[in-house]
Amino acid sequence: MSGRFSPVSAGVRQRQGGVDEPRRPIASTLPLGGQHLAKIEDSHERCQALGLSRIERPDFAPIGRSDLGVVRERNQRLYNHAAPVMEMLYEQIVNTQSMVVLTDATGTILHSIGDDDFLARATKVALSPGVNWSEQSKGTNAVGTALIEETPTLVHADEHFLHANHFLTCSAAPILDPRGNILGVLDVSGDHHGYHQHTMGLVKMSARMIENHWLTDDYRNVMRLHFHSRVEFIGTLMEGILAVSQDGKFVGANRGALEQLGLSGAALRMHTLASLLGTTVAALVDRFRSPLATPVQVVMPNGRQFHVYARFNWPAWHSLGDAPAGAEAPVADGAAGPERGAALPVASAPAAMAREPAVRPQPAAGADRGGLASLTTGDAQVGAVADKIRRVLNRDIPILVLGETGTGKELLARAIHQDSDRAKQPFVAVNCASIPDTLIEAELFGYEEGAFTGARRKGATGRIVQANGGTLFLDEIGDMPIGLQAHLLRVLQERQVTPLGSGKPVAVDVTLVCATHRNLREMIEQKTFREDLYYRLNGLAVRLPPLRERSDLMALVERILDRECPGRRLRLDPEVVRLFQAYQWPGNVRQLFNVLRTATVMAAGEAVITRDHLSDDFLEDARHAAQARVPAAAVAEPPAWPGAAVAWGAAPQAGLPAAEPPLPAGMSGGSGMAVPGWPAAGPMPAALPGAMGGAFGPLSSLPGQPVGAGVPPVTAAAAEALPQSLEDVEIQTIRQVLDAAGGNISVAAKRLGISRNTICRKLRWNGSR
Ligand SMILES: Nc1ncnc2c1ncn2[C@@H]1O[C@H](COP(=O)(O)OP(=O)(O)OP(=O)(O)O)[C@@H](O)[C@H]1O
Repeated sequence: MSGRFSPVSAGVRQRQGGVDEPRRPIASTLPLGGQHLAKIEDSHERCQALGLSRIERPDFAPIGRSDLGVVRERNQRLYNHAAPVMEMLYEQIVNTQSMVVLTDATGTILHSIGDDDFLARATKVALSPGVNWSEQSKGTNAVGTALIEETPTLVHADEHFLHANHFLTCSAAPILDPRGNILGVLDVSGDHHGYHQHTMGLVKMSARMIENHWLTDDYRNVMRLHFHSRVEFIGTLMEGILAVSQDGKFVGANRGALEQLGLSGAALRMHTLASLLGTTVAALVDRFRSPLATPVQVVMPNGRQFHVYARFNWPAWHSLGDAPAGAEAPVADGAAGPERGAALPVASAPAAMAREPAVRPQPAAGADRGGLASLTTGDAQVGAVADKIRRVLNRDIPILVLGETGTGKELLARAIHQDSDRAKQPFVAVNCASIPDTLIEAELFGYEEGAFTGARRKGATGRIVQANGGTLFLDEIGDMPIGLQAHLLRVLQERQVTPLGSGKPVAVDVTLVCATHRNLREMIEQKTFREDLYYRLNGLAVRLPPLRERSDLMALVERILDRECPGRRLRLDPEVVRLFQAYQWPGNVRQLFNVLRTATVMAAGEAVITRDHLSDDFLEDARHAAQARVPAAAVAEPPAWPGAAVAWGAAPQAGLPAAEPPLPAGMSGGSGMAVPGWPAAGPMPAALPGAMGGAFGPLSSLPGQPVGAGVPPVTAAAAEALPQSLEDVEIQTIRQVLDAAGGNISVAAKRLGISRNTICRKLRWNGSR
């Protein structure tokens, strides 16, 4: 036990029964169990092994604003789900000298809200956006240790490895996606004198809430089973949610599901609906196609009973049902239990559930099945990408997808899998950028029991083996640490994986799809990406165009609205159409998706989305973009839209507000940094679009039916009226070069012959432009 934490934190260790009166560590005054102490001990050992100093002030400097912008953009979806929950959580702890913190999967703080006086103290130890709180960087702390242990973690007072952090008490819970990947960490940190045992419970519930939102969002096109052993718990935070594919396999689950079923994610994947719950997709479709259906009781082979309510997209799934419309079919087709035969309803479904599934217009053939057809909405470049891919499908040719962030690279990878012969096998996505360098090797290749301290001690199957027989999607492959690239190459060439700490290779058969927003050729020149790996990954390289280059903006809008609000037939106000067409969409389809999602919520009960339904943040960004746009020559004369609703020149510039109130420059958390698309201090909207503004891209034409019928784009006269100062031109140039460099500031700086700092300064990332 020497050098271990228990029973007192190292650094405050004292002599028992000696001359000195033992100084009781603050943390030991709390009734924390043995498991807790073991976790802290393990963490302290890791910190000692890393050679961290308890007393020296660590590096509290945040990453640069532009890098923070990139990190935040990458985690925009996490933020969108987490922000409202953070607000709610904060309401529970307000005036308790605490703050709520959200980090990404590497422990970098994305966002924080808290009591002003505590924020000032927290800023001293840099609990503010852009600062990394991984264990390697800040020693034992709730965020960093939760990331390693992958479990909710409390670190109280002198349990923190660094003396500088002893004034804190922190409760953190990792946020997992439905496949068990860590998305980030939610944390409440406060003065240790204000410790309250309920805080951890609140944090855990809040993390669960974020996970459930995420799961529902991820699996809106598959069947979701909401279940609990007590029917009144369906629709609450305690419910289990299982995502089921059309062939009855489990493709995702929330924590509540795994806990109730007593299964790990891997064990769940071995089951089917029939083997676990004794029912079939067809029976559930028949049962729950009626909006008035009530939960049904099912029995597991081990005798446990659950109440289940199924939600699915009716038009896409109706063909899977067995019974003719209107017929009431039995839910189970083979299991013993009360559901067999009839008399199944137990209680009424929660009201929100009873409203679903809504009937909506039948989508175009194949469009809603998620395959390549679902991605082609009229743009020639996207169409060409899909055609190329179809030619190499099932030919064991690795596909490299290039494109800016948010252009739909992962969606394309999923579509490739869906259209391939491997569609019924696993699709495993690994985001190389979101896993800490130190963990990526274990994550990819797996490890044997006892291979190293930390993480799951029992060993774990690597993601490559999990993808066996199916498709492995390596997202952000350009972020793969160079040291690991040779290992990956070897695995791909030899088609076998040897888990860490094991001598036994495992044969694997995977189809590989990789994606990156980086310029891999430049990385090869800079010796940060291996050329041999590049050629191994690049059987076919395709580039997804940024949204500003696409000609199908309105068709995409229509597709998204249709998906988000089935049957609602929402239209865009002409002013909004103009604004959308004039905007450059730096966050691409992801940003469009987020803007529309916010707007549909804001426009609840209305048929037309107007400017008032768009967030101030987006309008502000659009206004900046309009001010920085390209010269009038680039603005085309309008095409003749059928049934034009707005006369040329009748609307304000590009449909933009004359003067939106500027965003406050300071970030919450007192960091003084602001990244457009992320909030400054103050209440948050439910969802925010991302990223910075920019010059207009080419104006799009409108194939097919427009959502907002007949609206012309910006007039040349309106464009000429805008100021074009030297500074504007300079900033446009920087933005264009930065775009061309895939957002990589170092590469852009090299091309422009200026420093990275100059780029950041000129772009004034703090939202003043
Ligand atoms: N064709 C599309 N139709 C509807 N929504 C889309 C489309 N393409 C992308 N999206 C939306 O944009 C979001 C981002 O897509 P995706 O994650 O595939 O992009 P990405 O290029 O992989 O992003 P990153 O580079 O940040 O990983 C998706 O969640 C989806 O909501």
